[in-house]
Amino acid sequence: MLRLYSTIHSFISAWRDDPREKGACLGQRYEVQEILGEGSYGITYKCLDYTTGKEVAVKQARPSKGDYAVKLLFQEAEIISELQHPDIPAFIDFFKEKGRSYLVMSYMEGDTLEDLIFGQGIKYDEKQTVLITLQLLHLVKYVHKQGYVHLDLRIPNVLFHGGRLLLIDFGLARKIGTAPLLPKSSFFARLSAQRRSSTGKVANEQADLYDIGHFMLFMLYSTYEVAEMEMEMNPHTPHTEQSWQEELRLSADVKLIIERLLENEQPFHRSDELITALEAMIFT
Ligand SMILES: Nc1ncnc2c1ncn2[C@@H]1O[C@H](COP(=O)(O)OP(=O)(O)OP(=O)(O)O)[C@@H](O)[C@H]1O
Repeated sequence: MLRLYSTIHSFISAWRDDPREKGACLGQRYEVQEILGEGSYGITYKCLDYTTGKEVAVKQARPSKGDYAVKLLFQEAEIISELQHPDIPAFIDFFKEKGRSYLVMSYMEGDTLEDLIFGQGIKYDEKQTVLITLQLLHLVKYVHKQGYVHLDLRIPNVLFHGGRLLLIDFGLARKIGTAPLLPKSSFFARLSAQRRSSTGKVANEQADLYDIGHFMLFMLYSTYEVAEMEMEMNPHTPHTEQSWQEELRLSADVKLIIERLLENEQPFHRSDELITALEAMIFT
C-alpha cells in the first residue's frame, strides 16, 4: 500500500514539476534558453531577458514541494538582494505566474570547480588549493560581514571565469544566528529538510569554515592517484581504507589547517583567522 502511494506520489510530483520548455516565456519578460539544473526544491533555467537583452538565471520553486519551496526561494531572494558583490549573483526580480514562483538573478558565466576537476581533469596542488581557497574566503568574509552564512560551500557552487572566482547558490544561506526554515508538513519531510539545512542548527560562521575544509580536500584529491596505481600493481591485495591524512601527501601546515577546520580541536572561529593562517603559509 505504502509502495503504491509512493509511486502515485512520485508520478504526480513529476507531472506538477514538469520544467518549462525552451522558448517558453516567463513573466512576459524571460525566454527560457535551457535548463541549468534541477535541485530538490527548485528548477533553474538560463533565460534571455527581453528588456535588457542579457542572459539571466531564473530559479523556479518546485510546485510539488508546495509553500515550503516558495519560502526557501523567497529567503534566497531576500539574501541575494542584500548582497551586492560582482562575484555573487545579483537579485533582479521575484514574481509569481500561474501559481508558480520565480527568482531572477544575474547569470554567472563560468566553469564550476566540479567540472574543472571531474570533467576536465584539472589537478590542483597544495599551493593552488591554498590560493583558490583564499579567493573563496575573501568572498565568504564579505558574506559573513553582511550578516549571512552560505552553508553550501561546495565545488559545484564555485565558478571560474577568466581567473575570477564566483560564488553561486544561496539556496541554503541564512542570517547568522537564525534557525533553518522547516516545512510544516510531515515528520519525515521535516527531518529531511533539517538534514539538508546543515544539521538544522542555528547558523554560524564556523559551519562555512567546516565546509571549506571539505572544499580544500576535494581540490587536493584531484592529484591523488596512488590508490589506483597500487590497485593496478597489486590487484589481489585487499585495498584498505585510509584516512585523508594517510592518502594525501600534505605539508604539516596544510594538514594542520584542514584538521582544525574539520575537527573540534583548535577550531577557527572566523574567516579572518583562516585567511591569516593561509596567507602566512603562502607569503612567508
Ligand atoms: N546565478 C547563476 N548563474 C549561472 N548558473 C547558475 C546560477 N544559479 C544557479 N546556476 C546553475 O544552475 C544549476 C542549479 O542551481 P542551484 O544549485 O542553485 O539549484 P538548487 O535547486 O539549489 O540545486 P541543488 O539542490 O543541487 O543545490 C547549477 O548547475 C548551477 O550551476
